[in-house]
Amino acid sequence: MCGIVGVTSKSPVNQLIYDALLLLQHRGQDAAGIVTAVGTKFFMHKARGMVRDVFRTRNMRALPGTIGLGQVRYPTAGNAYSEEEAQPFYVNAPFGLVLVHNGNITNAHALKKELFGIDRRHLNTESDTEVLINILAHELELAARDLPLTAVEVFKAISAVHRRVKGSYAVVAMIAGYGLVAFRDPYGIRPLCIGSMPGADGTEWMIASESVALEGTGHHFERDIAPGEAVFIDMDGQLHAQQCAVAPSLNPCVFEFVYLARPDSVIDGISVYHARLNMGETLAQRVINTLPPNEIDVVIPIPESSRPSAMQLAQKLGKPYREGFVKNRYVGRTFIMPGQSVRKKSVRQKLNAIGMEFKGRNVLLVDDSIVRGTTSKEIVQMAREAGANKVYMASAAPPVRFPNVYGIDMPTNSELIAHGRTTEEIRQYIGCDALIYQDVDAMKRAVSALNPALAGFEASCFDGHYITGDVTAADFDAILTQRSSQPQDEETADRTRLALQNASE
Ligand SMILES: O=P(O)(O)OC[C@H]1O[C@H](OP(=O)(O)OP(=O)(O)O)[C@H](O)[C@@H]1O
Ligand SMILES: NC(=O)CC[C@H](N)C(=O)O
Ligand SMILES: [Mg+2]
Repeated sequence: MCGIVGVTSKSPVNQLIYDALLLLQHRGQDAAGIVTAVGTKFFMHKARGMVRDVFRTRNMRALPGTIGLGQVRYPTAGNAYSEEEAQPFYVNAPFGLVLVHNGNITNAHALKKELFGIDRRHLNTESDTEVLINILAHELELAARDLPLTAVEVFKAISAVHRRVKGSYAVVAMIAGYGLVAFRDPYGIRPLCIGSMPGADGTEWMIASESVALEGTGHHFERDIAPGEAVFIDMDGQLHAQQCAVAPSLNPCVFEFVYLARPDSVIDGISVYHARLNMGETLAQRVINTLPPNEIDVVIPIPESSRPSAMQLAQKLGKPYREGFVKNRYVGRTFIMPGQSVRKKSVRQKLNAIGMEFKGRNVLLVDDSIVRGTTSKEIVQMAREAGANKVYMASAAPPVRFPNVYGIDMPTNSELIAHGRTTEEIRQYIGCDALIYQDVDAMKRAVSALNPALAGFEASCFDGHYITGDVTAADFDAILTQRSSQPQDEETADRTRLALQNASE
Protein backbone atom coordinates (compact mmCIF):
# COMPACT_ATOMS: atom_id res chain seq x y z
CA MET A 1 0.00 0.00 0.00
CA CYS A 2 0.93 3.59 -0.51
CA GLY A 3 -0.97 6.82 -0.11
CA ILE A 4 -1.77 8.92 -3.16
CA VAL A 5 -3.43 12.28 -3.67
CA GLY A 6 -4.19 14.71 -6.52
CA VAL A 7 -5.70 18.21 -6.44
CA THR A 8 -6.98 20.77 -8.94
CA SER A 9 -7.79 24.18 -7.53
CA LYS A 10 -7.90 27.90 -8.24
CA SER A 11 -5.29 28.63 -5.58
CA PRO A 12 -1.85 27.12 -4.77
CA VAL A 13 -1.98 23.41 -3.90
CA ASN A 14 1.46 22.68 -2.40
CA GLN A 15 0.39 22.98 1.25
CA LEU A 16 -2.85 21.15 0.59
CA ILE A 17 -1.04 18.18 -0.94
CA TYR A 18 1.45 18.19 1.95
CA ASP A 19 -1.39 18.16 4.48
CA ALA A 20 -3.16 15.32 2.65
CA LEU A 21 0.07 13.30 2.55
CA LEU A 22 0.49 13.76 6.31
CA LEU A 23 -3.02 12.34 6.72
CA LEU A 24 -1.98 9.37 4.56
CA GLN A 25 1.41 8.88 6.24
CA HIS A 26 0.29 5.58 7.83
CA ARG A 27 0.11 4.11 4.28
CA GLY A 28 3.79 4.63 3.50
CA GLN A 29 6.79 5.79 5.47
CA ASP A 30 9.67 5.12 3.12
CA ALA A 31 9.56 7.96 0.65
CA ALA A 32 7.39 10.91 -0.28
CA GLY A 33 7.02 13.14 -3.31
CA ILE A 34 4.97 16.00 -4.75
CA VAL A 35 4.64 17.39 -8.27
CA THR A 36 2.85 20.64 -9.05
CA ALA A 37 2.42 22.40 -12.38
CA VAL A 38 2.22 25.92 -13.73
CA GLY A 39 0.99 25.82 -17.32
CA THR A 40 2.89 22.93 -18.86
CA LYS A 41 5.87 23.11 -16.50
CA PHE A 42 6.19 20.54 -13.73
CA PHE A 43 7.87 21.17 -10.37
CA MET A 44 8.89 18.05 -8.48
CA HIS A 45 10.43 17.17 -5.15
CA LYS A 46 10.76 13.60 -3.90
CA ALA A 47 13.10 11.79 -1.53
CA ARG A 48 13.31 8.93 0.95
CA GLY A 49 11.80 9.56 4.36
CA MET A 50 8.60 10.69 6.04
CA VAL A 51 6.64 13.68 4.77
CA ARG A 52 7.90 16.05 7.47
CA ASP A 53 11.52 15.16 6.68
CA VAL A 54 11.26 15.23 2.91
CA PHE A 55 9.65 18.66 2.58
CA ARG A 56 11.43 21.62 4.11
CA THR A 57 10.24 25.20 3.61
CA ARG A 58 12.56 25.74 0.66
CA ASN A 59 11.16 22.62 -1.05
CA MET A 60 7.60 23.78 -0.48
CA ARG A 61 8.37 27.20 -1.94
CA ALA A 62 9.65 25.49 -5.07
CA LEU A 63 6.28 23.79 -5.69
CA PRO A 64 4.08 26.51 -7.23
CA GLY A 65 0.85 26.00 -9.14
CA THR A 66 -2.83 25.22 -8.70
CA ILE A 67 -2.72 21.58 -9.80
CA GLY A 68 -0.62 18.74 -8.47
CA LEU A 69 -0.28 15.29 -6.96
CA GLY A 70 1.70 13.46 -4.31
CA GLN A 71 2.53 10.09 -2.82
CA VAL A 72 3.82 8.42 0.33
CA ARG A 73 5.55 5.17 -0.55
CA TYR A 74 5.71 1.77 1.05
CA PRO A 75 7.62 -0.26 -1.53
CA THR A 76 6.20 -3.55 -2.77
CA ALA A 77 8.19 -3.77 -5.97
CA GLY A 78 11.61 -2.52 -6.92
CA ASN A 79 14.05 -1.23 -4.39
CA ALA A 80 13.09 0.08 -0.97
CA TYR A 81 16.39 1.90 -0.68
CA SER A 82 16.35 3.68 -4.03
CA GLU A 83 15.64 7.38 -4.16
CA GLU A 84 14.92 7.09 -7.88
CA GLU A 85 11.96 4.82 -7.21
CA ALA A 86 10.30 7.29 -4.93
CA GLN A 87 7.17 8.55 -6.63
CA PRO A 88 5.88 10.49 -8.63
CA PHE A 89 7.37 9.11 -11.85
CA TYR A 90 7.80 11.34 -14.89
CA VAL A 91 7.97 10.78 -18.66
CA ASN A 92 8.14 13.48 -21.32
CA ALA A 93 6.44 11.86 -24.32
CA PRO A 94 3.88 11.94 -25.89
CA PHE A 95 2.92 14.49 -23.21
CA GLY A 96 4.52 15.67 -20.01
CA LEU A 97 3.14 13.00 -17.70
CA VAL A 98 3.60 12.36 -13.98
CA LEU A 99 2.00 9.51 -12.08
CA VAL A 100 1.56 8.14 -8.56
CA HIS A 101 0.46 4.58 -7.87
CA ASN A 102 -0.83 2.49 -5.02
CA GLY A 103 -0.78 -1.23 -5.71
CA ASN A 104 1.33 -3.81 -7.44
CA ILE A 105 1.48 -4.81 -11.10
CA THR A 106 1.67 -8.61 -11.26
CA ASN A 107 2.72 -8.86 -14.94
CA ALA A 108 5.33 -6.07 -14.69
CA HIS A 109 8.08 -8.46 -15.79
CA ALA A 110 6.27 -9.34 -19.04
CA LEU A 111 5.24 -5.72 -19.69
CA LYS A 112 8.86 -4.61 -19.30
CA LYS A 113 9.81 -6.83 -22.23
CA GLU A 114 6.91 -5.51 -24.34
CA LEU A 115 7.76 -1.90 -23.54
CA PHE A 116 11.37 -2.37 -24.53
CA GLY A 117 10.96 -4.71 -27.49
CA ILE A 118 7.74 -3.46 -29.07
CA ASP A 119 6.70 -0.08 -27.67
CA ARG A 120 10.29 1.27 -27.76
CA ARG A 121 10.22 2.74 -24.31
CA HIS A 122 13.19 2.67 -21.96
CA LEU A 123 12.87 1.81 -18.26
CA ASN A 124 15.58 2.74 -15.82
CA THR A 125 14.45 1.30 -12.49
CA GLU A 126 12.98 -1.90 -11.05
CA SER A 127 9.73 -0.16 -10.07
CA ASP A 128 6.43 -1.50 -11.39
CA THR A 129 5.15 2.10 -11.31
CA GLU A 130 7.65 3.02 -14.02
CA VAL A 131 6.12 0.22 -16.10
CA LEU A 132 2.64 1.58 -15.49
CA ILE A 133 3.43 5.19 -16.45
CA ASN A 134 5.10 4.01 -19.65
CA ILE A 135 2.12 1.85 -20.60
CA LEU A 136 -0.20 4.81 -20.00
CA ALA A 137 2.08 7.11 -22.03
CA HIS A 138 2.22 4.63 -24.90
CA GLU A 139 -1.56 4.18 -24.93
CA LEU A 140 -2.08 7.97 -24.80
CA GLU A 141 0.13 8.25 -27.84
CA LEU A 142 -1.97 5.71 -29.73
CA ALA A 143 -5.31 7.20 -28.58
CA ALA A 144 -4.46 10.88 -29.12
CA ARG A 145 -3.42 11.10 -32.75
CA ASP A 146 -5.15 14.47 -33.11
CA LEU A 147 -4.75 17.33 -30.67
CA PRO A 148 -6.05 18.81 -28.46
CA LEU A 149 -6.38 15.88 -26.13
CA THR A 150 -9.90 15.46 -24.69
CA ALA A 151 -11.57 13.18 -22.14
CA VAL A 152 -12.49 10.80 -24.98
CA GLU A 153 -8.85 9.99 -25.79
CA VAL A 154 -7.87 9.87 -22.12
CA PHE A 155 -10.58 7.25 -21.43
CA LYS A 156 -9.63 5.28 -24.54
CA ALA A 157 -6.03 5.11 -23.31
CA ILE A 158 -7.12 3.99 -19.83
CA SER A 159 -9.32 1.25 -21.33
CA ALA A 160 -6.20 0.00 -23.10
CA VAL A 161 -4.23 0.17 -19.84
CA HIS A 162 -6.88 -2.08 -18.22
CA ARG A 163 -6.42 -4.58 -21.05
CA ARG A 164 -2.64 -4.76 -20.70
CA VAL A 165 -1.94 -4.29 -17.01
CA LYS A 166 -2.66 -7.00 -14.41
CA GLY A 167 -2.69 -6.66 -10.64
CA SER A 168 -3.80 -3.83 -8.40
CA TYR A 169 -3.55 -0.15 -9.18
CA ALA A 170 -5.14 2.99 -7.86
CA VAL A 171 -3.59 5.82 -9.83
CA VAL A 172 -3.49 9.60 -10.02
CA ALA A 173 -1.68 11.16 -12.99
CA MET A 174 -1.27 14.64 -14.40
CA ILE A 175 -0.98 15.46 -18.11
CA ALA A 176 0.91 18.75 -18.60
CA GLY A 177 -1.45 21.44 -19.83
CA TYR A 178 -4.49 19.12 -19.91
CA GLY A 179 -5.47 18.09 -16.40
CA LEU A 180 -5.62 15.45 -13.70
CA VAL A 181 -6.53 11.80 -14.31
CA ALA A 182 -7.39 9.10 -11.78
CA PHE A 183 -8.37 5.46 -12.19
CA ARG A 184 -8.81 2.28 -10.23
CA ASP A 185 -8.19 -1.33 -11.29
CA PRO A 186 -11.22 -3.36 -12.47
CA TYR A 187 -11.44 -5.27 -9.16
CA GLY A 188 -11.20 -2.15 -7.01
CA ILE A 189 -8.49 -3.79 -4.91
CA ARG A 190 -6.86 -0.58 -3.67
CA PRO A 191 -9.04 2.32 -2.50
CA LEU A 192 -9.54 5.71 -4.19
CA CYS A 193 -12.12 8.41 -3.56
CA ILE A 194 -12.96 11.92 -4.64
CA GLY A 195 -14.01 15.01 -2.75
CA SER A 196 -14.76 18.64 -3.51
CA MET A 197 -14.74 22.09 -1.99
CA PRO A 198 -16.79 24.87 -3.54
CA GLY A 199 -14.97 28.15 -4.18
CA ALA A 200 -15.87 31.56 -5.61
CA ASP A 201 -13.96 30.78 -8.83
CA GLY A 202 -15.05 27.17 -9.15
CA THR A 203 -14.82 23.78 -7.46
CA GLU A 204 -11.61 22.47 -5.94
CA TRP A 205 -11.29 18.69 -6.46
CA MET A 206 -9.24 16.29 -4.39
CA ILE A 207 -8.69 12.62 -5.17
CA ALA A 208 -7.13 10.50 -2.41
CA SER A 209 -6.53 6.96 -1.20
CA GLU A 210 -8.65 7.41 1.91
CA SER A 211 -11.54 9.64 2.92
CA VAL A 212 -9.57 10.85 5.95
CA ALA A 213 -7.38 12.92 3.59
CA LEU A 214 -10.47 14.64 2.15
CA GLU A 215 -12.13 15.22 5.49
CA GLY A 216 -8.95 16.41 7.19
CA THR A 217 -8.36 19.04 4.49
CA GLY A 218 -11.94 20.33 4.61
CA HIS A 219 -13.25 18.63 1.47
CA HIS A 220 -16.69 17.19 1.08
CA PHE A 221 -16.54 13.44 0.36
CA GLU A 222 -18.27 12.93 -3.00
CA ARG A 223 -17.86 9.22 -3.63
CA ASP A 224 -15.49 6.31 -4.12
CA ILE A 225 -14.08 5.92 -7.60
CA ALA A 226 -15.67 2.75 -8.94
CA PRO A 227 -13.55 -0.28 -9.91
CA GLY A 228 -12.39 0.21 -13.52
CA GLU A 229 -13.66 3.79 -13.58
CA ALA A 230 -11.57 6.74 -14.75
CA VAL A 231 -11.99 10.38 -13.82
CA PHE A 232 -10.51 13.29 -15.79
CA ILE A 233 -10.55 16.85 -14.46
CA ASP A 234 -9.60 19.29 -17.21
CA MET A 235 -7.84 22.63 -16.79
CA ASP A 236 -11.21 24.40 -16.48
CA GLY A 237 -12.05 22.24 -13.48
CA GLN A 238 -14.67 20.23 -15.38
CA LEU A 239 -15.00 16.68 -14.13
CA HIS A 240 -15.49 13.85 -16.65
CA ALA A 241 -15.99 10.25 -15.54
CA GLN A 242 -16.34 6.99 -17.43
CA GLN A 243 -16.28 3.26 -16.79
CA CYS A 244 -13.26 1.99 -18.76
CA ALA A 245 -13.17 -1.71 -17.80
CA VAL A 246 -15.13 -4.51 -19.46
CA ALA A 247 -16.38 -6.43 -16.43
CA PRO A 248 -15.65 -4.42 -13.29
CA SER A 249 -16.55 -5.78 -9.86
CA LEU A 250 -15.93 -4.46 -6.37
CA ASN A 251 -13.52 -6.65 -4.37
CA PRO A 252 -11.56 -4.39 -2.02
CA CYS A 253 -8.51 -5.71 -0.22
CA VAL A 254 -9.75 -6.99 3.15
CA PHE A 255 -6.40 -6.14 4.74
CA GLU A 256 -7.28 -2.43 4.37
CA PHE A 257 -10.02 -3.05 6.95
CA VAL A 258 -7.86 -5.27 9.13
CA TYR A 259 -4.77 -3.06 9.35
CA LEU A 260 -3.77 -0.78 6.48
CA ALA A 261 -6.35 2.02 6.53
CA ARG A 262 -6.99 4.56 9.26
CA PRO A 263 -10.04 3.67 11.40
CA ASP A 264 -11.63 7.05 10.71
CA SER A 265 -11.71 6.40 6.95
CA VAL A 266 -14.72 5.09 5.07
CA ILE A 267 -13.71 2.87 2.16
CA ASP A 268 -16.22 1.64 -0.41
CA GLY A 269 -19.07 2.59 1.88
CA ILE A 270 -17.60 0.75 4.87
CA SER A 271 -16.40 2.52 8.01
CA VAL A 272 -13.02 0.98 8.80
CA TYR A 273 -13.67 1.55 12.51
CA HIS A 274 -17.04 -0.19 12.35
CA ALA A 275 -15.48 -3.12 10.45
CA ARG A 276 -12.88 -3.47 13.23
CA LEU A 277 -15.57 -3.38 15.91
CA ASN A 278 -17.42 -6.14 14.06
CA MET A 279 -14.25 -8.21 13.81
CA GLY A 280 -13.82 -7.84 17.59
CA GLU A 281 -17.39 -9.03 18.10
CA THR A 282 -16.95 -12.20 16.05
CA LEU A 283 -13.53 -12.84 17.57
CA ALA A 284 -15.14 -12.67 21.02
CA GLN A 285 -17.35 -15.56 20.05
CA ARG A 286 -14.27 -17.63 19.18
CA VAL A 287 -12.71 -16.73 22.53
CA ILE A 288 -15.88 -17.75 24.39
CA ASN A 289 -15.82 -21.11 22.57
CA THR A 290 -12.17 -21.68 23.43
CA LEU A 291 -11.46 -20.38 26.93
CA PRO A 292 -13.61 -20.59 30.08
CA PRO A 293 -14.61 -16.95 30.88
CA ASN A 294 -13.07 -17.00 34.37
CA GLU A 295 -9.68 -17.75 32.78
CA ILE A 296 -9.41 -14.13 31.59
CA ASP A 297 -8.90 -11.21 33.97
CA VAL A 298 -8.31 -8.42 31.51
CA VAL A 299 -8.26 -7.61 27.77
CA ILE A 300 -5.25 -5.58 26.56
CA PRO A 301 -4.84 -4.27 23.00
CA ILE A 302 -1.53 -4.19 21.17
CA PRO A 303 -1.53 -0.59 20.00
CA GLU A 304 -2.30 0.89 17.59
CA SER A 305 -4.47 -0.83 15.03
CA SER A 306 -6.11 -3.48 17.23
CA ARG A 307 -7.80 -1.04 19.61
CA PRO A 308 -11.35 -0.99 18.16
CA SER A 309 -11.48 -4.81 17.88
CA ALA A 310 -10.05 -5.30 21.37
CA MET A 311 -12.54 -2.82 22.85
CA GLN A 312 -15.52 -4.57 21.32
CA LEU A 313 -14.19 -7.99 22.24
CA ALA A 314 -13.79 -6.94 25.89
CA GLN A 315 -17.31 -5.59 26.00
CA LYS A 316 -18.74 -8.79 24.58
CA LEU A 317 -16.77 -10.89 27.09
CA GLY A 318 -17.78 -8.56 29.92
CA LYS A 319 -14.12 -8.15 30.91
CA PRO A 320 -12.22 -4.95 31.64
CA TYR A 321 -10.41 -3.33 28.73
CA ARG A 322 -7.12 -1.84 29.90
CA GLU A 323 -4.25 -0.06 28.17
CA GLY A 324 -1.26 -2.18 29.16
CA PHE A 325 1.20 -1.02 26.52
CA VAL A 326 2.26 2.52 25.77
CA LYS A 327 3.23 3.31 22.24
CA ASN A 328 6.10 5.64 21.51
CA ARG A 329 4.40 7.88 18.98
CA TYR A 330 7.70 8.76 17.32
CA VAL A 331 8.32 5.22 16.08
CA GLY A 332 6.53 4.38 12.84
CA ARG A 333 4.44 1.36 11.97
CA THR A 334 6.72 -1.64 12.30
CA PHE A 335 4.97 -3.91 9.82
CA ILE A 336 5.67 -1.60 6.90
CA MET A 337 9.36 -1.18 7.69
CA PRO A 338 11.71 -2.85 5.25
CA GLY A 339 13.89 -5.58 6.77
CA GLN A 340 13.20 -8.02 9.56
CA SER A 341 15.87 -6.95 12.04
CA VAL A 342 14.77 -3.31 12.00
CA ARG A 343 11.18 -4.47 12.61
CA LYS A 344 12.23 -6.58 15.58
CA LYS A 345 14.24 -3.84 17.21
CA SER A 346 11.41 -1.38 16.69
CA VAL A 347 8.80 -3.44 18.58
CA ARG A 348 10.60 -2.83 21.90
CA GLN A 349 11.35 0.76 21.04
CA LYS A 350 7.75 1.26 20.10
CA LEU A 351 5.85 -0.53 22.86
CA ASN A 352 6.49 -0.62 26.59
CA ALA A 353 4.45 -2.47 29.23
CA ILE A 354 2.78 -0.89 32.27
CA GLY A 355 3.57 -3.38 35.03
CA MET A 356 0.44 -2.93 37.18
CA GLU A 357 -1.87 -4.04 34.36
CA PHE A 358 -0.07 -7.38 34.07
CA LYS A 359 1.16 -8.37 37.53
CA GLY A 360 -0.43 -11.64 38.62
CA ARG A 361 -3.21 -11.44 36.01
CA ASN A 362 -4.37 -13.68 33.19
CA VAL A 363 -4.22 -11.31 30.24
CA LEU A 364 -5.80 -11.65 26.83
CA LEU A 365 -3.68 -9.67 24.35
CA VAL A 366 -5.45 -8.68 21.16
CA ASP A 367 -3.80 -7.75 17.88
CA ASP A 368 -5.41 -6.99 14.53
CA SER A 369 -3.20 -9.50 12.72
CA ILE A 370 -0.18 -11.73 13.15
CA VAL A 371 1.93 -11.64 10.00
CA ARG A 372 5.58 -12.47 10.61
CA GLY A 373 4.98 -12.97 14.31
CA THR A 374 7.56 -10.32 15.16
CA THR A 375 5.21 -8.21 17.27
CA SER A 376 3.39 -11.02 19.09
CA LYS A 377 6.54 -12.92 20.06
CA GLU A 378 8.11 -9.82 21.60
CA ILE A 379 4.89 -8.67 23.23
CA VAL A 380 4.13 -12.01 24.90
CA GLN A 381 7.63 -11.98 26.30
CA MET A 382 7.15 -8.42 27.57
CA ALA A 383 3.84 -9.34 29.21
CA ARG A 384 5.57 -12.20 31.05
CA GLU A 385 8.45 -9.96 32.10
CA ALA A 386 5.83 -7.53 33.46
CA GLY A 387 4.57 -10.32 35.75
CA ALA A 388 1.54 -11.70 33.91
CA ASN A 389 0.29 -15.03 35.19
CA LYS A 390 -1.13 -16.45 31.94
CA VAL A 391 -0.71 -14.74 28.55
CA TYR A 392 -3.37 -15.48 25.93
CA MET A 393 -3.27 -14.03 22.46
CA ALA A 394 -6.14 -13.34 20.03
CA SER A 395 -5.93 -12.09 16.45
CA ALA A 396 -8.82 -10.17 14.86
CA ALA A 397 -7.68 -11.49 11.47
CA PRO A 398 -7.30 -15.16 10.51
CA PRO A 399 -3.82 -16.69 10.01
CA VAL A 400 -1.90 -14.99 7.18
CA ARG A 401 -0.85 -18.06 5.22
CA PHE A 402 -0.26 -16.94 1.63
CA PRO A 403 1.93 -14.32 -0.02
CA ASN A 404 0.37 -11.09 -1.22
CA VAL A 405 1.07 -9.83 -4.72
CA TYR A 406 -1.32 -6.87 -4.75
CA GLY A 407 0.53 -4.23 -2.79
CA ILE A 408 1.16 -5.55 0.72
CA ASP A 409 4.77 -6.40 1.30
CA MET A 410 4.58 -10.11 2.07
CA PRO A 411 5.71 -11.73 -1.15
CA THR A 412 7.26 -14.90 0.29
CA ASN A 413 5.73 -17.85 2.13
CA SER A 414 8.67 -18.40 4.42
CA GLU A 415 8.36 -15.02 6.12
CA LEU A 416 4.77 -15.74 7.19
CA ILE A 417 4.61 -17.30 10.63
CA ALA A 418 1.36 -19.15 9.79
CA HIS A 419 2.54 -20.63 6.51
CA GLY A 420 2.75 -24.38 6.83
CA ARG A 421 2.27 -24.22 10.61
CA THR A 422 -0.67 -25.35 12.71
CA THR A 423 -2.15 -22.95 15.27
CA GLU A 424 -0.47 -25.03 17.99
CA GLU A 425 2.92 -24.65 16.29
CA ILE A 426 2.40 -20.89 15.99
CA ARG A 427 1.38 -20.72 19.65
CA GLN A 428 4.63 -22.43 20.60
CA TYR A 429 6.66 -20.03 18.44
CA ILE A 430 4.98 -16.98 19.93
CA GLY A 431 5.21 -18.44 23.40
CA CYS A 432 1.66 -17.71 24.62
CA ASP A 433 -0.61 -19.99 26.69
CA ALA A 434 -3.45 -20.02 24.16
CA LEU A 435 -3.79 -18.57 20.67
CA ILE A 436 -7.16 -17.74 19.16
CA TYR A 437 -7.56 -16.68 15.55
CA GLN A 438 -10.50 -15.17 13.71
CA ASP A 439 -12.12 -17.43 11.16
CA VAL A 440 -11.82 -16.44 7.45
CA ASP A 441 -15.55 -16.44 6.71
CA ALA A 442 -16.37 -14.66 9.96
CA MET A 443 -13.90 -11.91 9.06
CA LYS A 444 -15.42 -11.50 5.60
CA ARG A 445 -18.96 -11.44 7.01
CA ALA A 446 -17.98 -8.91 9.67
CA VAL A 447 -16.86 -6.48 6.96
CA SER A 448 -19.29 -7.23 4.13
CA ALA A 449 -22.26 -6.84 6.50
CA LEU A 450 -21.53 -3.11 6.25
CA ASN A 451 -21.95 -3.02 2.45
CA PRO A 452 -24.00 -5.78 0.83
CA ALA A 453 -23.13 -4.37 -2.63
CA LEU A 454 -19.59 -5.79 -2.47
CA ALA A 455 -18.95 -8.60 -4.94
CA GLY A 456 -16.38 -10.07 -2.55
CA PHE A 457 -12.92 -9.39 -1.16
CA GLU A 458 -9.35 -9.64 -2.27
CA ALA A 459 -8.37 -11.81 0.70
CA SER A 460 -5.64 -13.96 -0.86
CA CYS A 461 -3.25 -13.75 2.09
CA PHE A 462 -5.92 -15.49 4.17
CA ASP A 463 -7.69 -17.80 1.72
CA GLY A 464 -5.13 -18.31 -1.07
CA HIS A 465 -7.61 -17.14 -3.71
CA TYR A 466 -6.05 -14.46 -5.93
CA ILE A 467 -8.99 -12.33 -7.01
CA THR A 468 -7.77 -11.33 -10.49
CA GLY A 469 -7.50 -15.04 -11.33
CA ASP A 470 -4.60 -14.43 -13.69
CA VAL A 471 -1.46 -14.58 -11.53
CA THR A 472 0.78 -17.18 -13.15
CA ALA A 473 3.62 -19.16 -11.60
CA ALA A 474 5.96 -16.98 -13.68
CA ASP A 475 4.41 -13.84 -12.14
CA PHE A 476 4.93 -15.20 -8.60
CA ASP A 477 8.51 -16.15 -9.44
CA ALA A 478 9.25 -12.77 -10.95
CA ILE A 479 7.84 -10.88 -7.96
CA LEU A 480 9.71 -13.05 -5.45
CA THR A 481 12.99 -13.00 -7.37
CA GLN A 482 12.77 -9.27 -7.96
CA ARG A 483 12.12 -8.51 -4.29
CA SER A 484 14.87 -10.86 -3.15
CA SER A 485 17.50 -9.31 -5.42
CA GLN A 486 17.19 -6.05 -3.49
CA PRO A 487 19.61 -5.03 -0.72
CA GLN A 488 18.42 -6.59 2.55
CA ASP A 489 19.51 -6.92 6.12
CA GLU A 490 20.88 -10.30 7.20
CA GLU A 491 17.73 -11.80 8.71
CA THR A 492 15.51 -10.81 5.76
CA ALA A 493 18.12 -12.19 3.40
CA ASP A 494 18.14 -15.53 5.30
CA ARG A 495 14.37 -15.81 5.10
CA THR A 496 14.40 -15.00 1.38
CA ARG A 497 17.11 -17.58 0.69
CA LEU A 498 14.90 -20.14 2.39
CA ALA A 499 11.87 -19.07 0.33
CA LEU A 500 13.81 -19.36 -2.92
CA GLN A 501 15.06 -22.79 -1.84
CA ASN A 502 11.49 -23.92 -1.08
CA ALA A 503 10.22 -22.48 -4.35
CA SER A 504 12.78 -24.44 -6.35
CA GLU A 505 12.06 -27.75 -4.54
O1 LIG B 1 3.27 -10.19 12.96
P1 LIG B 1 3.96 -8.93 12.56
O2 LIG B 1 4.86 -9.18 11.37
O3 LIG B 1 4.69 -8.29 13.67
O4 LIG B 1 2.89 -7.92 12.00
C1 LIG B 1 1.68 -7.62 12.61
C2 LIG B 1 1.77 -6.39 13.47
O5 LIG B 1 2.20 -5.26 12.67
C3 LIG B 1 1.22 -4.25 12.70
O6 LIG B 1 1.52 -3.26 13.66
P2 LIG B 1 2.33 -1.92 13.32
O7 LIG B 1 3.35 -1.68 14.35
O8 LIG B 1 2.86 -1.98 11.91
O9 LIG B 1 1.26 -0.74 13.27
P3 LIG B 1 0.12 -0.23 14.28
O10 LIG B 1 0.82 0.68 15.27
O11 LIG B 1 -0.82 0.50 13.38
O12 LIG B 1 -0.55 -1.37 14.95
C4 LIG B 1 -0.06 -4.95 13.07
O13 LIG B 1 -0.96 -4.06 13.70
C5 LIG B 1 0.41 -6.01 14.03
O14 LIG B 1 0.58 -5.45 15.31
N1 LIG C 1 2.57 -0.23 -1.75
C1 LIG C 1 2.39 0.32 -2.92
O1 LIG C 1 1.31 0.69 -3.31
C2 LIG C 1 3.64 0.41 -3.73
C3 LIG C 1 3.52 0.98 -5.12
C4 LIG C 1 4.62 0.44 -6.02
N2 LIG C 1 4.39 -0.96 -6.28
C5 LIG C 1 5.99 0.65 -5.38
O2 LIG C 1 6.60 -0.28 -4.92
O3 LIG C 1 6.47 1.75 -5.30
MG1 LIG D 1 0.08 -3.32 15.42
